[in-house]
Amino acid sequence: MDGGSRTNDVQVELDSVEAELEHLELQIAELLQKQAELTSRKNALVQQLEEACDAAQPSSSSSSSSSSSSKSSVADSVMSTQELKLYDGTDFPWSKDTEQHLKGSFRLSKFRPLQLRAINLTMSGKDLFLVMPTGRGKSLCYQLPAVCSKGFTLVISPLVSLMEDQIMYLKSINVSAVLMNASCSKEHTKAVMAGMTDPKAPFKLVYVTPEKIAKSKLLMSRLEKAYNASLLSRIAVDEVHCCSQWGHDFRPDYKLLGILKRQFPKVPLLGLTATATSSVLRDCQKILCVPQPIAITASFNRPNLYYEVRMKDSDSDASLSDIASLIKNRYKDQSGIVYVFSQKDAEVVSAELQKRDILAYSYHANMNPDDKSLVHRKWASNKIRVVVATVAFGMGIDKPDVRFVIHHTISKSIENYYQESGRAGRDDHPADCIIYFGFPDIFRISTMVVMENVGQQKLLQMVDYCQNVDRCRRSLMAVHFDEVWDNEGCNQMCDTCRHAKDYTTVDITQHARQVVQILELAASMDEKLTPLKLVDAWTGKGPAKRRKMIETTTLSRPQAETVIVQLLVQGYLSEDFSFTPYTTYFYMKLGRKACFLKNQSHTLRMKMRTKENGTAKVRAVVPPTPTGRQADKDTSTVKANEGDNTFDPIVPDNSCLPQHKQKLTPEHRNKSAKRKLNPVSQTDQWTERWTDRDKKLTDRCAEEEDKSGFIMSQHVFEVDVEINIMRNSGVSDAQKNPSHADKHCSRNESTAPQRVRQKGLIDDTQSLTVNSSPSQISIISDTAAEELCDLRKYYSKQLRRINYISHEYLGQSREPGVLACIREPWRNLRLPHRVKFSQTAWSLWTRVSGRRKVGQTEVRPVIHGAKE
Ligand SMILES: Nc1ncnc2c1ncn2[C@@H]1O[C@H](COP(=O)(O)OP(=O)(O)OP(=O)(O)O)[C@@H](O)[C@H]1O
Repeated sequence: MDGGSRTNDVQVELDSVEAELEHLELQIAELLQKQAELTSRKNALVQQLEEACDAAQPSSSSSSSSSSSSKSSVADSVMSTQELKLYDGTDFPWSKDTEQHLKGSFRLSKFRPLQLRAINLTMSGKDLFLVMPTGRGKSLCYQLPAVCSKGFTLVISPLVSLMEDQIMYLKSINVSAVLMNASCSKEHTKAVMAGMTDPKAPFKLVYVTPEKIAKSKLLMSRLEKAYNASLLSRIAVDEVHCCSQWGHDFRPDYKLLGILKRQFPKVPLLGLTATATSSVLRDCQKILCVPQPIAITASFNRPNLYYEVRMKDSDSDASLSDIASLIKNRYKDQSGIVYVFSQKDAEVVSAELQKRDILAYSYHANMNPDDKSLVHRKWASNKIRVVVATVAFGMGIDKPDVRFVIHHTISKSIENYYQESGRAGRDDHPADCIIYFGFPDIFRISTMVVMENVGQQKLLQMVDYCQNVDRCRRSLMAVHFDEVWDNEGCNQMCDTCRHAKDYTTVDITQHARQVVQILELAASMDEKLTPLKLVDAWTGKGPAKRRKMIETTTLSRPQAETVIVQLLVQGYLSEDFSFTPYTTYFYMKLGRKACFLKNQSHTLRMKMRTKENGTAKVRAVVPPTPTGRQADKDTSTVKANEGDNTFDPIVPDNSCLPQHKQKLTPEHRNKSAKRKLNPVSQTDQWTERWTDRDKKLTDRCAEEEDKSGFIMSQHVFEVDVEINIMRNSGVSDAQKNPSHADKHCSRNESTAPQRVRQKGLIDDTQSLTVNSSPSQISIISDTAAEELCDLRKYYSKQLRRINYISHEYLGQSREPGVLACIREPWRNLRLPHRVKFSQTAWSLWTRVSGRRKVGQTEVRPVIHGAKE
């Protein structure tokens, strides 16, 4: 064995070991995920058991508070469920006072689930993390204790607008609160600082930004004095997830808040958030230096919210019309929010909705504060119905009767989505949360979050939420927040539960292989494909040269996109970013699992919609909305479109999939023709479609093969084909005028769109001459000329690169001719499936020459430097 082949063998073995290792790693990852799910399920079951036991025993002080909807993760180590339940009682020293203020000051009749427990815990001096869905009333859990305690509560909040809203509200109920930020006057700041150490201070709550804590030594010294005088009664950290960079809204200044607990260890700290996983909470615990916090997590389920994902039409006008139709019909005269991706989108979408007679205003961070506040106020007072907003319209939006939150573009994470959609239905009445899920949007957002630590990961989770029709939407969300939910709990309040029958499991293995092959081919040509180009290529929309080199799909574009998204989410594809000084590009590359598709036994399945519920199409099948309203008027549109949108299942039968081009026997052809006559099942229709397509391909090949006499290899490689068409000027003319004959097939004469014109100009008997090699002329039919022009177009782009590179390497001018001179750089080129370059060039040449109507002496192309 020589050294070269030994190295090869080692390389092959190394590849195989690496692939196996990767496979194992994936299996381990999958097992770990399974373990996490089971642990989570186990905890839920243990809790159910405990509760069942509790119910069987006489309870000491449990109240009516809905403990069933709570769990404690950090709390497990500190307090048992039974102990926690003790805090649902109303027999604490402060209970009378809190009850009085609840009704008197806050004008509320009763506590919502877990509010009382949280209030009792913080009043008992415990450190507490309260994770409660947005709009469930977290603020009351520190505002009420503040009113019932001596001294004041320090509230750290991330946004000034949020603080202002709270202070306005507190003022309206006669609870005095102040805020301190950089824009406050000196006098105001001085008065607040002085009040902090005054036992008769005129305020119960002091709101500050985390920056203020980090930067103001004066504030820290006043807080210290207040602490020593026992006047700092509590510290509330709102949006506590901002501490953790694993949270969705990390803020660097939150990282410095650990100083508070270090300096004021006896003051109970209350961290509040609507969205934090247990890992985020653990991180917050460390950052805030809270030794043993109790965490109470209310159920994330918002039973009154209906979740739906709609496929976004690639035609932006159509998706806007769909949104407009919803607002005008289903949500007529109701209040809602349309979330968009960017400030520009906010302007554009609001203008488009206005054009469709909807009173919609935009809202984004770049507006001046007065305009923002005007829009907010008008919307809050129902003077305008719809706000088209970026995420700037978020925290602190507390309008109870928001009946719909529509996402014109997906959110960048599930946490974000949960929070944004959570603005709906705060009054506990039914409300809808609808996402328009668009393929290009994924990549717009992706390039935006590329710099964030876990931005891509979170975005893919969001994409998975939209793409996944396997599970109830709220249970997907619940799992994300470490909560276990089964589909029954949904009560058909999401589209996947409601339309379970419209989904079918399909095998996408062969489709995945096609996509992988396209990317491999692109990589072998040192080309990168954006997601849109990938879909174009796969659906046969790309340049002709690519179309001819790949297996295109007959899937509709939305179906093709769905498969690609699935491959991305599952790790068969992954993202590849490229940065320029001006922009970031997103490309697709093979993912870690792509190699598994080489294994013939590997299969890949997914659940897909059998009907696409894109623009204005779902209404026909939507039962009454959660608000009890019937389907709106766009049902007619639906019916008209329904037939077009049936999603045929994808069949795993390999025999039906596009095959390598083969000669078709008469039996095959007959069989195929016969099948056409018989009624076919849905599966057969799909099969038929593939077979039809396959037949067309193979028939065409067979024709060519009949002429050329052998089966053409599918592995063609670009070589230069210079086609020079001359209108029947005759062989001698061309020979007389070689410069004219050498002219490249110009656009006017070569590209597909010109075919018709050519046909019109040239009669059937007319022939064209083609300069078949630098010294040869052939006469060919116009159809063959078209084919050649097509072929030329097919190869020309890549050829330019080849010529460019060979030019660079060899420093020689390009020689016009049928086949370009491809020399040294290509000698060692690895072609797919070890096909030699010369073979593929020869195949091409045979194809070209097979088209000749009147051939001259057959001339084998000169392929310089190519090894046979
Ligand atoms: N016990 C209660 N009964 C009725 N309404 C309540 C109760 N507690 C709070 N609310 C109301 O619920 C609404 C939302 O409260 P709050 O702003 O505290 O929610 P939140 O959980 O802090 O939401 P976000 O995460 O969006 O800030 C407010 O209008 C509040 O008055």
